[in-house]
Amino acid sequence: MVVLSQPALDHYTSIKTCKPTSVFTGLPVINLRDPEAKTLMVKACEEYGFFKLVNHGVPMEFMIRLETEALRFFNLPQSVKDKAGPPEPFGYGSKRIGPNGDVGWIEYLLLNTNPQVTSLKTLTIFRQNPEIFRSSAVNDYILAVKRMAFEVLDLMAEGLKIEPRNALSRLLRDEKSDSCFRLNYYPPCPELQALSGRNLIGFGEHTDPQIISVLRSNNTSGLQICLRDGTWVSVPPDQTSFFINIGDALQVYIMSTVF
Ligand SMILES: C=C1C[C@]23C[C@@]1(O)CC[C@H]2[C@@]12CC[C@H](O)[C@@](C)(C(=O)O1)[C@H]2[C@@H]3C(=O)O
Ligand SMILES: O=C(O)CCC(=O)C(=O)O
Repeated sequence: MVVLSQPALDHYTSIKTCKPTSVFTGLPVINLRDPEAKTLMVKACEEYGFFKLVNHGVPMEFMIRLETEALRFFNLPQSVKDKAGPPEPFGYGSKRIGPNGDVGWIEYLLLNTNPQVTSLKTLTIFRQNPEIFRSSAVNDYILAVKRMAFEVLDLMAEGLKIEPRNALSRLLRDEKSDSCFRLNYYPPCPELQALSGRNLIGFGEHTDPQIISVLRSNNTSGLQICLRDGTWVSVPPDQTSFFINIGDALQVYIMSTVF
């Protein structure tokens, strides 16, 4: 058993633990090829701002390859990973999330999805970890997920009667789009879990500012969403599907059309 010294524990006091939550069984599941998809998406967005997408067309092979390469990256020695950080805003980050002082039990890579937009940090990652990029795992995955996101955004625009039909997807297609790709890794923390009896919070409570976020995870639970009544519920993991989360920008639009 590893007993952590008090200074080591103090270091983590800013990382909060997580209360047990109930599993959400009412999550809308939408088939991208369903002729009713656009109507179902709008309904899901109004009710939950969140839905699971199946039959999405992103090859499972791309998802598995990305996961393998990502694990390879996060298992590199800390000193190697640190060369690709801290994020400014792109690059490798550990525990500190974003510019507002948020912390969590998380490591991540934040990249721009536009290959034209590169930062010094991104170039360092390319140089230090050629495996993750040489295999084209990241680029293949980003491209396939973007194609799927174009379809989702076109359907949402149709469902919301926004004209022209590509009004939302063209924001993502724009070569100056600030869309980003985030690879989150939640390292195990058995000693701290044993001490607190709870799981540590990885990526704490937040909303995403964008139009939509496309989430995918491995088969591990941990993702939670907040329902309209303020209750946090746990989303059962599904490694074959994507979860679509409505960002602040689209939520404001949807809410303005409802009320
Ligand atoms: C804690 C934070 C990280 C974040 C900015 C924020 O204050 C709240 C939203 C977070 C998020 C989630 C989606 C994207 O990954 C991201 C880049 C974004 O635009 O909003 C991150 C932000 C970040 O990592 O800086
Ligand atoms: O890693 C996750 O499952 C959630 C991450 C998240 O909420 C985000 O990146 O905005």
